[in-house]
Amino acid sequence: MLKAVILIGGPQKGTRFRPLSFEVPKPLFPVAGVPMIQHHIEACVKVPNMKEILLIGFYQPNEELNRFLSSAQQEFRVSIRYLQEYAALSTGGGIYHFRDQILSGGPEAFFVMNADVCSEFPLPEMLEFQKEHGDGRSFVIQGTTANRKQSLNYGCIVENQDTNEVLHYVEKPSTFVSDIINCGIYLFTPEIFHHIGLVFQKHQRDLLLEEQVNGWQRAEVIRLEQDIFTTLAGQGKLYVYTTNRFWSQIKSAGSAIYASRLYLSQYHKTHPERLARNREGSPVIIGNVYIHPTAAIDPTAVLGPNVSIGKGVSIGAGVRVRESIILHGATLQDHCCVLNSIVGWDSTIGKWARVEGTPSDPNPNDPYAKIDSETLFRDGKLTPSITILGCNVSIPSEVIILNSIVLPHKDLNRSFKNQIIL
Ligand SMILES: Nc1nc2c(ncn2[C@@H]2O[C@H](COP(=O)(O)OP(=O)(O)O[C@H]3O[C@H](CO)[C@@H](O)[C@H](O)[C@@H]3O)[C@@H](O)[C@H]2O)c(=O)[nH]1
Repeated sequence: MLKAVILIGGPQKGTRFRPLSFEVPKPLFPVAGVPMIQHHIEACVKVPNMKEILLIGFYQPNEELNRFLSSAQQEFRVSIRYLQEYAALSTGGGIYHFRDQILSGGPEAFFVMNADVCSEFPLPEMLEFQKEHGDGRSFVIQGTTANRKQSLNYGCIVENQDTNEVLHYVEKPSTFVSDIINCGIYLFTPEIFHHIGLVFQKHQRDLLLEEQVNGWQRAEVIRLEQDIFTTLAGQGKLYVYTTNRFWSQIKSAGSAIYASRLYLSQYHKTHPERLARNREGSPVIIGNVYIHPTAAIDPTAVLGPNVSIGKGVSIGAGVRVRESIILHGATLQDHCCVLNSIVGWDSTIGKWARVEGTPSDPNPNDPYAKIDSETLFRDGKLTPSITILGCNVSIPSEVIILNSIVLPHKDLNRSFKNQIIL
């Protein structure tokens, strides 16, 4: 049997996702209409023999997470549990700490996935690849090709091109190493814990020499990338399965809109029922659009492409929405226009107002370009990016909000351009 682990991190993570991550843990932020990690779960439950999915992170369990877990359990009829780390133990420390839970029931292999990636999750292909490489029980990293410049933001993999063995692994190198990058999706056998255990023991020995206080905790912080993959490379145990199917990181809010676009187009194959269609008496739909069944939308509104409308959203006459995510409870009054933006929970946009951002999509002329999860400021100035309205923001009628980030609960009274409104 098989299991899967999703590394969901914790509240100190996801800083580039603010102010949206103030309201909901980033792994539950809706992408193409469903929580980010539901896409991982949907891919896992399609794998035959998948017995359990474990979310590992250091969030305090809260109502939102519990609600998600129980509704996912019911919907997918597989055990889905949250295991909370007592502190941030990093990508290898968390799975090591909970190794007994992962190994209970005797899985022959298990997937580990970063929560903040969007992917087609070619999990059956990874299982097949594992059988055909090494001794059939090797560890597999999903890789993809990036351009030279962007590869430096990821784990970089040098492979033996004949055998696909990982010969060399460098996490976020400062100079070019390889254009094959780590997608943050792995297939391990229980033997991985032997290798993590060796690092744990080494950390303990090092700490004894240093006579540090709180050593137990420090020894348990283990990074899969720097501590494990770097050492395993070249030992005939670690292989890379390179895919050219869609994949992207979800770090910034801008990348959530891009990820939504990728998943919405995948819905044609996986969930056609989630895509809105043009019907008489319904709004005009252009391209791929998700509309929650409880949203109330005037038939004269025009939506799409790449729009996701959340629960209980209300959209008035003549409204235009493109390349945006509208979160639950928001109200878009008549004739307002929302482009390249995320509109927060329960926010209101007044009549004839225009809320617009600048997309940060990957360069369409470069087949290997990834989205740049850029920092907020460059040369002391806010970089033009998508506009984000935090929750419960109110935008008056007839104003323009351009390339701005509005923190929650703000009541604006005029137009703003390229600003963070605190
Ligand atoms: N449980 C747990 N999860 C964690 C912790 N720290 C990070 N994570 C989770 O682990 C994943 C990786 O997060 P980061 O440590 O921020 O790494 P990164 O910059 O995203 O880079 C990683 O992913 C890239 C692909 O997206 C890889 O290219 C890179 O090599 C690396 O694995 C995220 O899903 C994050 O939530 C932790 O202490 N505990």
